[in-house]
Amino acid sequence: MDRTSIDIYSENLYSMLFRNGDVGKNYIYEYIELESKRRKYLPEFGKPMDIIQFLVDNSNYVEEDVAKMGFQLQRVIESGIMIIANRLYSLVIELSIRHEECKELLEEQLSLIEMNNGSTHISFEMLDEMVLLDAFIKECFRMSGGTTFMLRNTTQDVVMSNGVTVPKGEYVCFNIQTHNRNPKLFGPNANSFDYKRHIRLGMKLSDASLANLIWGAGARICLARLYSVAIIKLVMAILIRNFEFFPNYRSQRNSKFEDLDASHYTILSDRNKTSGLYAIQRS
Ligand code: HEM
Repeated sequence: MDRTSIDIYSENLYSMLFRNGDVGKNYIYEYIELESKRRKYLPEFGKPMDIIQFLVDNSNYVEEDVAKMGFQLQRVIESGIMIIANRLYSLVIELSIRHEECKELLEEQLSLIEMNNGSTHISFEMLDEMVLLDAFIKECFRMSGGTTFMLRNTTQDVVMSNGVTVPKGEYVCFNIQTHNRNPKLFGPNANSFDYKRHIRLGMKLSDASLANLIWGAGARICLARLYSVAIIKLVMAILIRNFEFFPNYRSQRNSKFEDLDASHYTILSDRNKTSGLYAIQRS
């Protein structure tokens, strides 16, 4: 097996680039092989919750073919990046329609620049100081969840507290849209966009609790949540500092509302013929 390969289906590509000095040596397979073996000897409570452990727990290929595991790792990372891109797109739509909030977010960024003696550099620690941005992103996520979330397949009959039995082998999922509009959790204005509620509640985007299930919960919670929070806040801060966004939608004729499992994002983007957003660079 060619361990310098980037992908099992194009084994020679990476080797060729490596020979030409265009890329460095690929250490990922050695790392996966070593780590997956090491994890076998760790006690259950000592196993880290990370992507390697996720692959070890879920892959048929452990030790059998480390390159296939590498390929799966690549797929997990690619899917994760696609989720982030998708979320960022929705957040930019929110920026384009929420100009009042956007002004407050810009002021927060400007005051951070001022505190940093005019430097526009964003350090990792500074992300923690972006309290309004954190709350804004969290509120957008709260309002956007679909009705199908955390899909599970039952491995045995499950009797629910109301007496209903879910038979073995059935698929069940969680309706996060309803959950996120529960007044018991979010107060009487649970249906409205009020991003400062999270500041009042002292809750952060990265928290995992009943009031923030965006990352899932329990043993299967998102492994990349801290990474995702950092990337999303960093990109949003750069966008807010540099651009003002405006929507450019035209209503789609003959569309039937009932046809769609719509969140407010789908209403704005998919249900309308969009000629895109436009951005104006700040001076
Ligand atoms: C805004 C971005 C993201 C959101 C909202 C998100 C959300 C979630 C949610 C809700 C789950 C739990 C699913 C369930 O219980 O059925 C999950 C699991 C997972 N996420 Fe993310 N995720 C994000 C980004 C990422 C990224 C960037 C990666 C990888 C680079 C990633 C890797 C994973 C993995 C491997 C799991 C499965 C964990 C397990 O089953 O043990 N996620 N994510």
